[in-house]
Amino acid sequence: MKELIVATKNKGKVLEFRQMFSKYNISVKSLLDFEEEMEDIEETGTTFSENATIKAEAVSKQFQLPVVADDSGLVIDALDGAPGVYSARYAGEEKDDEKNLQKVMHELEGVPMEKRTARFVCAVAVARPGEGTFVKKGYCEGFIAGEPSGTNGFGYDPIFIPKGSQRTMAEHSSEEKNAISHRHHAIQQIEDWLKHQS
Ligand SMILES: O=P(O)(O)OP(=O)(O)OP(=O)(O)OC[C@H]1O[C@@H](n2cnc3c(O)ncnc32)[C@H](O)[C@@H]1O
Ligand SMILES: [Mg+2]
Repeated sequence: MKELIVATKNKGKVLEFRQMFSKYNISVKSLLDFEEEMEDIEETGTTFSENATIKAEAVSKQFQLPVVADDSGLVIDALDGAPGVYSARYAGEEKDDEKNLQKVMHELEGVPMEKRTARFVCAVAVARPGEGTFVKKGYCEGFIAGEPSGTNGFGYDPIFIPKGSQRTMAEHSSEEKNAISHRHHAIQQIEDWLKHQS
């Protein structure tokens, strides 16, 4: 079993990377395993790809190892793309999932279903010492629900209904989410590299 570092402090992401990398025989170490040694990495980019690159390269440089990072978020058409790259801090610096999704509910009050189109976006960056960085993006199209529902997943999952479904992402099992998510679609595109790691 090969071990890979995923440069994230988000427990929900760590779990999904563990679930999705297991089929490549790759075990995941995250920044939660190195909490004391890790400074917070400032996400100063203006795109998901830039922020994923910043996180992957910072940690790869520190450990001199290949590192995967994920920058992701929710893009809502009726809000001109917000919360977008600011998804984690939409309702404030404390990065509170519940406050973030309540703010979306508030902003979309009175907006009819057909205008509540949205997508989850995930950029996955792979930084390799001496060999440069590459980034791949994945998407999951859907709608913002009228009210939150479900307890699975994390973040905005209770208010996101994937296209073609009647349930929110938080009402999908982890297996179901991992078959359709933005993160799944991004990871699929780095599959060749993952296969060479294990
Ligand atoms: O930067 P790291 O340490 O990876 O952790 P983070 O939580 O700050 O992650 P991001 O900067 O990429 O911000 C992502 C935001 O989008 C939300 N998000 C990302 N993927 C999601 C998913 O699969 N389901 C629900 N919400 C998601 C997540 O809750 C955050 O608010
Ligand atoms: Mg972040």
